Amino acid sequence: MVTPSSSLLTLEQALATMLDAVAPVTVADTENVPLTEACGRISAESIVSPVNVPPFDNAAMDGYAVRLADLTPGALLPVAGRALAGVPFTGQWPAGSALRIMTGAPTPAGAEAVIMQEYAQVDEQGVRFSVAPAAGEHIRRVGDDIRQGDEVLPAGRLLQVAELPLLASLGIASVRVCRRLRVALFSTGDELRPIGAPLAAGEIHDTNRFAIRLMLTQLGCEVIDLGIIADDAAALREAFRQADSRADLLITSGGVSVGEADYTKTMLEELGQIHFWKLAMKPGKPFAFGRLGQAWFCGLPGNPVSAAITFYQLVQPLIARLGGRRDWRTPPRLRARALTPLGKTPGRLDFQRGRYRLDDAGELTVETTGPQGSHVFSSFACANCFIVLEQARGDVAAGEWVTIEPFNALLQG
Ligand SMILES: Nc1nc2c(c(=O)[nH]1)N[C@H]1C(S)=C(S)[C@@H](COP(=O)(O)OP(=O)(O)OC[C@H]3O[C@@H](n4cnc5c(N)ncnc54)[C@H](O)[C@@H]3O)O[C@H]1N2
Ligand code: MOO
Repeated sequence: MVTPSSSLLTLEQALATMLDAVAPVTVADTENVPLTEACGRISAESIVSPVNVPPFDNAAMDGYAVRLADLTPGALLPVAGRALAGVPFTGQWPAGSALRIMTGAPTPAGAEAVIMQEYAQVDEQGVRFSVAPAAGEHIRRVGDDIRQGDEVLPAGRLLQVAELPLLASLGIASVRVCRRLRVALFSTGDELRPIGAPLAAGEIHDTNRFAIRLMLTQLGCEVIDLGIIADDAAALREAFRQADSRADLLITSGGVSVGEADYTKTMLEELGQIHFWKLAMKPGKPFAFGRLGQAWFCGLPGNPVSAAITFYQLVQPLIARLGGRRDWRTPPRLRARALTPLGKTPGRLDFQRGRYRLDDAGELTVETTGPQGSHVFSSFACANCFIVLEQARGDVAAGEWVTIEPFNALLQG
């Protein structure tokens, strides 16, 4: 029997429900950290520039500082001195003369333009120019880029390689950030063994907990790893209790579908207000979201690709919101021409794994990375994007246009 797609929740509906339910939990608890330790943290307050950038008028080119009135056609101007970056000109600058100046050097009072040395002819008497500069040409004015008192970064911004050097250039050495989000995780399933442990018949390695842990670390979370919990009521209850008392969010994988040996679902129903959804996405149909006592809860499907993709599409934005980010943006989507046929059953939104590239003719193309089962991690590992195939769409022939979503820093970084 085919499940009618109308009974499934769309990804957008699920995400909107989750984001509406939660508020940031880290913003009231902030700390001041040195810039060198701030990468990946989230700004807790608006950051205002204590200085002007540039801090003084300075030359944008190597050449000569001039006053415009001195530039009569053919004029020969003696060179009255020179200014270097870090070594300003401090002498007298008589009318009717030019000053040698290098890029970054403070322009002396009265300078109205800098003429590039490529347009200067120099001899022992002085310098002649072959161009007539406009007022202000090649002078970078004080505060051109940033004025003292301007907001340079708002609260709620992820601080990374673009943001932190900006703060450093303003002489700022530390920054107030939100505390890290505390995220607990565990796996359930009697077949699971830790990474590297020998396997008996029917056993597999617990790859989901490892993958989730990696992604949480990438997202700057404090990870509370509770390990593999046996399908046993007492052990599960204790794991939920621990997570609820120590974490803002608990993530588990497995046991959210319809299996018989899963205590997880029963226990969750007893402990919190949890929604067990069937999502109209593939992979990633079974997904649970809700609240335990005080911690939020996300239950990912057990299949490894399903767990990774539901984490990416649903948990990643949830963590951004809980963690105080106001700059989170849904990864952008693009249109690309499929080079290979893609199998697709109508009914769910597919996140197939592919590789996109700009071909020699300047057209964006994408090809599948191979089998797309929700246990097939190998086709994920060599992908650089999702091929997002609409819910109602069927098979895609080679040459058709499709939507792609390039992986963001969580998978690429
Ligand atoms: N009769 C039905 N069966 C299934 C349905 C369904 O609708 N009706 N849905 C299928 C889909 S889709 C998925 S996805 C899975 C998800 O089920 P669970 O979340 O309950 O996960 P489990 O049954 O515990 O495990 C599924 C699969 O994943 C492996 N697994 C589990 N945890 C891990 C881990 N930490 N690391 C690596 N692999 C893990 C587990 O061994 C199973 O192979 O259900 C389908 N079934
Ligand atoms: O959601 Mo399941 O993820 O289709 O394998």
